[in-house]
Amino acid sequence: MLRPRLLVAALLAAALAYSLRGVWQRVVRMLTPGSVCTDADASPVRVGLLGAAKIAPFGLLHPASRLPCAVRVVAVGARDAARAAALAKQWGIQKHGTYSTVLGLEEVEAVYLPLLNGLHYEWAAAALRAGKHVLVEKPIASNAAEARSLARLAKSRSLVLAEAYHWRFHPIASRLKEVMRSGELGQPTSLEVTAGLPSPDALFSAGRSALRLQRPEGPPPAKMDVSLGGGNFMGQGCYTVSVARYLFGEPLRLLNASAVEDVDGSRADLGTSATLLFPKGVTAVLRSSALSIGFNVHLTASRGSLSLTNYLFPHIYHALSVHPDSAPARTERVYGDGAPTFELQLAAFAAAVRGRSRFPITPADSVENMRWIDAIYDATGLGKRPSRDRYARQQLHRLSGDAVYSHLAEEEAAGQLASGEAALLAVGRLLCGEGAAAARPVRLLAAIADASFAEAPAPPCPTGRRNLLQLMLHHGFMSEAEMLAQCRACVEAHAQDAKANKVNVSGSDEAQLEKARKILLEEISPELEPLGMKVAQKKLQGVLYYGVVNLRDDEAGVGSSLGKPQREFFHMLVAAIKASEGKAVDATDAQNVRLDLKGGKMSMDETEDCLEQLSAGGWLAKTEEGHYSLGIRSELQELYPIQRAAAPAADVSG
Ligand SMILES: NC(=O)C1=CN([C@@H]2O[C@H](COP(=O)(O)OP(=O)(O)OC[C@H]3O[C@@H](n4cnc5c(N)ncnc54)[C@H](OP(=O)(O)O)[C@@H]3O)[C@@H](O)[C@H]2O)C=CC1
Ligand SMILES: O=C1OC[C@@H](O)[C@H](O)[C@H]1O
Repeated sequence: MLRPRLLVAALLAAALAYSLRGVWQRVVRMLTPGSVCTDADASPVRVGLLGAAKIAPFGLLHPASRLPCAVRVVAVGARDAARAAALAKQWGIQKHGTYSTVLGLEEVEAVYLPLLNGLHYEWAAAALRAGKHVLVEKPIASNAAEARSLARLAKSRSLVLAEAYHWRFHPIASRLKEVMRSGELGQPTSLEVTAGLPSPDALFSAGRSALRLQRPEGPPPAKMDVSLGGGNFMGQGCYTVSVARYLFGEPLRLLNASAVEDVDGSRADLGTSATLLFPKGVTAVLRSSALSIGFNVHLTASRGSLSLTNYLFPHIYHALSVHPDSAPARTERVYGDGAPTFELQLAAFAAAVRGRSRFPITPADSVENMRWIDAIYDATGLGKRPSRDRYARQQLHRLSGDAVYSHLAEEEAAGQLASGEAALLAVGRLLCGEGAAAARPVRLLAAIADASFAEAPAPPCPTGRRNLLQLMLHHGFMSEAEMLAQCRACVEAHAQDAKANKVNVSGSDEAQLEKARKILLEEISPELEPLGMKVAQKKLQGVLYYGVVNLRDDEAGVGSSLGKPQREFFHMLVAAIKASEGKAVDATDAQNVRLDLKGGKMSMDETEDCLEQLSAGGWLAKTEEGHYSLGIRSELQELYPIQRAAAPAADVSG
């Protein structure tokens, strides 16, 4: 009885092993390093890795080891320097440190950027500004505005900006298009593209929702954190847009879109579907789900149909099934020499960096892809992924930098330098014009920055004090290495002006840094004092950072003049004002805030006094109708912690 069963099992196992041997061989090939480069004329692109990401071995490290004449990984940076060191040791990478360390290395020509989606913009921009070519994981940024800004930056510096839609590089992708265009299936009528691979977060969410469990307290998992560019359509759905656009070009419009939200109000989707309309009436249904399996394409045409199974990792396995109405169905497979998509992509990137060929996914293409992702998110009601607040604020700082300098120049010329609030109001007027707007410079600026920061050009090169300050405001905190890289890149770009520049690149790195440091601390910082600002230095994990911060410790200021319940009242009132629609609360609502105090009681009269005191001190502003909004000092209070937050908290010295 047992023997026939064993025999069947053995036969089945053998058949399975036989049918999977190709898969096995290709996986082994993907993970086996190539030999060393023996071509004496080869000039491998020296790549730095930004982030010890899970995808990094597949996206860069294994492929680079297969392409020793085209690519050499020379440095790795991670938030945690020890992690970078461990990865460097494991892969025999010479240099390691933070992201900024990598960007500051002259030998690094290009970076591979596999950080979380919401960090792509920041670090791709920093890399481009440091003069590095960039291969950035998909999707290129959090939204189209950021993508556009990166595209412009890359163009202005003649650098390669490549978005890693690796599936496009496999021969089955071009074969798919070729069959569609050959006419054998007639005119395409509709397309369906899916993207799905369960993630632990998604499985957890599904289980939690099925069992009606609450999500644990604390921030959402990173890939579901909208402020980090999270959501399933960002991670997986972006592929479906790229497939549809690859096959049909630009959509005419979005017909519909819907999403399943993870946690109510989270704006992160577990799955999304959308329909795009293309020319000639072709519709494309795109579906992404963190709970389904499969990256597949199904095309229906007037005289047949086709399906491609596993367009995303076709080097492992795939099947292109073609069903013409007038001929027998067939299945095609194109493995070439077994090269994985990632390897083909890296080779294409290296060729583009060396100027041998154009990377097929152009920055303009990336912007368009992102535009449709934005549109789909907007149509689902979840909204496109926001830019991280910090960057909008940085732009705000850049604009402020201009205004600060104009103000100082004007006042200086008139021989009367205003200081404190008066100076700030003057800056506000410069930025926002006369009238009520000028009394709310910070809020107005935030609105301006939110709307247009990605459109604004990068700050000019640090060829003088003013531009060095702008650069500082734009970047938030900058490490010394970043500062040096910026100075070097800019002065190289303006070599003819180098002699005239106050910040130039002559001399050793240390001498250049010393010069920039001196200008910042001895010239710029004192000039900012009338405005209540200064240039501060922060040392974090051995790296020295520079940034512009508030000179006055306003938090302590309000603390010393108010008692404990008054302080709590003030903070609660600020929160109520910020949460209100018109950013103002009426006198009754302001009084009612005292009823929720936890750390002490305040009578109505005490509350009235406190409101008076806060208004007189510039912490609150009282409108003619008797409503309370944020006063200038509170507005500033809103602004400056952001500068401090640009780098993790640490002691401020200098
Ligand atoms: N081409 C493909 O097939 C795939 C592409 N991807 C893409 O690659 C990118 C990375 O994905 P994956 O490797 O899965 O991501 P990881 O979860 O490994 O995170 C990537 C990096 O982001 C940083 N990071 C992680 N969490 C945080 C956080 N909470 N705050 C700040 N930084 C954080 C870490 O950098 P550090 O190491 O410095 O700490 C980490 O190494 C994404 O853009 C994704 O879309 C992902 C999977 C497959
Ligand atoms: O790029 C990707 O490809 C594979 C997916 O599982 C992953 O979530 C995604 O980021």
